[in-house]
This record gives sequence, C-alpha cells and structure tokens, in this order.
Amino acid sequence: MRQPLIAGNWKMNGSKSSAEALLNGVVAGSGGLSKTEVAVCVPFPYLHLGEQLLAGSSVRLGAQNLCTESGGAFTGEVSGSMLADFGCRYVICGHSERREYYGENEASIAQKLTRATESGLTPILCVGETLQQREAGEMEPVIAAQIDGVVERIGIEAFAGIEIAYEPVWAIGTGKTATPEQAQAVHAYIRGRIAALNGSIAEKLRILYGGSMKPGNAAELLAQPDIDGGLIGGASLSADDFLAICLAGEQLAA
Ligand SMILES: O=C[C@H](O)COP(=O)(O)O
Repeated sequence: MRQPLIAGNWKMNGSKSSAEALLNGVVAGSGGLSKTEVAVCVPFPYLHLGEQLLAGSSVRLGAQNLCTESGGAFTGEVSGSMLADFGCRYVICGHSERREYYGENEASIAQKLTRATESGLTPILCVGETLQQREAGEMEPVIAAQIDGVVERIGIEAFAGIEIAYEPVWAIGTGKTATPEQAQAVHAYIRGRIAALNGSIAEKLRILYGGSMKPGNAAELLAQPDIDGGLIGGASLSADDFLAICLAGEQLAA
C-alpha cells in the first residue's frame, strides 16, 4: 500500500503571526501520526519560519511554485535550490490557478519539474479539468494532454520522483467535491495512463485528490483504492480541520 500524503496548500493566505500559529498547531497535533506523511506548502515569505518551526517534527515543508530556470537574472523568481536551502521537500507545480492566471503550460511545467528534481525536491504535479471540459465529455483528453505533454518532455522515468494531484477545477474552493466514485475513476485513469508506459512507476505513484477536501468527506475519498492522499486548500488554513484530514488518512492506512 502507498503511504498517504496529506499536503496543505496555503495559497496566498496568512500573516507572519497566523503562519506561526498554524505551523505550531500542525506540529503539536501531528506527533501521533506514523502512517501518514504530512506536508505544508507555505507562501515564500514564511519558508524560513516553516523551516524553524517544523524542525524536529515529521511535518514536511513545501512551496507552491518555483522558477523554470536554475538561477541568474530572473527578477522576482525563486529557484529550486533556494527552496531546498530552506528545507523544502515538496513543491507544487502546475496548479490550475497558475495555469489560469500566470499562463503556465506543459512546456513551462516540465521545466519546473526538472528544476525541482535537480534540486532534490519532490514536485507535486497538478492536473484537472474545468467544469466546461467535463460537461463537454473532454475530461479524459484534457488530463491525458496534461500528463502526456509533460511525459514527452521529461520522460516517464522522472515520474518515479513525482507526485500527482488530481484537482478538478470546478471543485477547487467551491465547496463542490467530486464524489468518491468520480474521483476514483479519474485517479484510475491517470494511473492507467502512466502504467501503459511504466507499470512499476504507476504502481508506486501517489495520486492525491484536491478540491474541497474537508474533515467531513476526507475518509470516503481517501478510502478509494487509487486516492493516495490529499492536496488541501481552504481546510489547511485551520490546524484542526487539516489534522482531522490527516487523521482520516492515518486511520485508513492502519
Ligand atoms: O491545492 C489545493 C486545491 O486547489 C484545493 O483547494 P480547496 O481545498 O480550497 O478546494
């Protein structure tokens, strides 16, 4: 069985004091978790705080983006090696908000995945369809293109060091969650697509679900055979809610 990964994506939320309280709350409440991996992907300015407050705990630190380049004259950008320098384990790549608002596409996402792995980080590659695409019956081709566009650039072997998050855009921050059956079907589709290229990588690949996962629906989503964790937005801003989701993962992994 794949070890569940519950990763919080704080997005652009918080302040120094709320970040400190949230990090302390997650550390305090996660001490008893041994079967579930827990991570928090914080805004760049709070990485140093995260590095300090997560030290000595099992909670991993992550970031939400990185530059396509490894260093140099790229004003405003942050490199993979800088993230690693602050103790990051994970970095989110290709989140739908970055695809929509910042023009990220398979070419730039593939570069980011390469920069991340070169720096010793584990990328969390986000894929997912919009409501319009789902209703038009284009869900599978959209997801296939998002995966294939990366695979053809970086090779399937790179997926041995990558996590995937399936995030239906229509479920992000909307309170609408994919049903466990809907999510499982897409997760199985993603795993099958990878398995067609490399069965052993597909078997080990963790595919997280993201999209209004909350304490009330986490257990039934995480119980699905191809759902290996969650990428949690809104609910990760409350230590209690986030820890309740982590506990759901822990109980299922037991
Ligand atoms: O990265 C996290 C996802 O965008 C899910 O966000 P949400 O839990 O607020 O729907």
